Amino acid sequence: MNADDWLRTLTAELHQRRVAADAARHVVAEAATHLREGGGDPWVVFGPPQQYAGAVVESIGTAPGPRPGPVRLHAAGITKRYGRRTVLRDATLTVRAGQIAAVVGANGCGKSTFLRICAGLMSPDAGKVTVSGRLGYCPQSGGTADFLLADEHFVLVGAGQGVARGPARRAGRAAARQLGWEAGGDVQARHLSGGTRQKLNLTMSTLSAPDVLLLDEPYQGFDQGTYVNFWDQLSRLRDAGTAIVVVTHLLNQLDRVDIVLDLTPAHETGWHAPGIQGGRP
Ligand SMILES: Nc1ncnc2c1ncn2[C@@H]1O[C@H](COP(=O)(O)OP(=O)(O)OP(=O)(O)O)[C@@H](O)[C@H]1O
Repeated sequence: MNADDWLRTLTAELHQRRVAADAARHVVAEAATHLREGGGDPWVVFGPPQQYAGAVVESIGTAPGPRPGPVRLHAAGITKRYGRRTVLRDATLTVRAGQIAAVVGANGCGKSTFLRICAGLMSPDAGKVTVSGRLGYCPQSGGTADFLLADEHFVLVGAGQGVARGPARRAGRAAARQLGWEAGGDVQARHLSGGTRQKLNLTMSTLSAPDVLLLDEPYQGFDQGTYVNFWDQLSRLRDAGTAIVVVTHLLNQLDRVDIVLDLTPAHETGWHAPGIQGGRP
């Protein structure tokens, strides 16, 4: 990890620990100056960025986070069978405004199926999903139209919300920029890289300012910088009151979420999944 990566990770860690934005900027700028002037490996000078962020929190404290709001998504007792095989059994999840829930579990345990049911794209065999407010959904892949430009995707999403072409384009480009992508080019979606197509997918799912945002491993193909931007964007959306459900395999990010739903069947884990565990305090 070079100095830039170390500083980027420190920034993300401070944000995640809810250090006030001004104070975090100040801490990162100080560390950058120190490294620039004094040289040296940041891991030797400051230690791991996570540990340094922890020390910062101990000395200056954190900004009070917004309280979770009303329930936005309630999936109760979801059971789903494909033929004779039961993929989901009695899965339950409640997510409030201002919370991030991670859906985790082994390959094939039904994470995408659960999300599609939450999105209303598939019916469960038992159980019920209640969504309060506007819904955004980002599938694991697909979702873009090969022959359209990014701007044309934004205009289409805008049209569905009654937003005029110009504002829709501007909103799309601004959201894409948060992922480090300048989206206004004249490249059709089929010619975008896999990671960039996923940025387009993700951008479209957030464009309607959804109250509930469902993301099915949306970061596939993202480079490290975009990946950090992605989790920062989720934190911002959460702080703005969005209820977020994200399917993820990356357990190292679980301390960035409020709720964990593990869909691994109980006989494979030795404990009674699905369960909801508190992640972030
Ligand atoms: N339409 C379908 N018909 C029959 N079986 C299906 C269908 N869709 C998914 N499955 C099967 O159901 C199981 C759960 O699939 P799902 O994609 O929901 O799992 P997942 O946890 O998201 O997997 P991964 O971690 O690999 O993305 C898998 O064994 C899959 O093969």
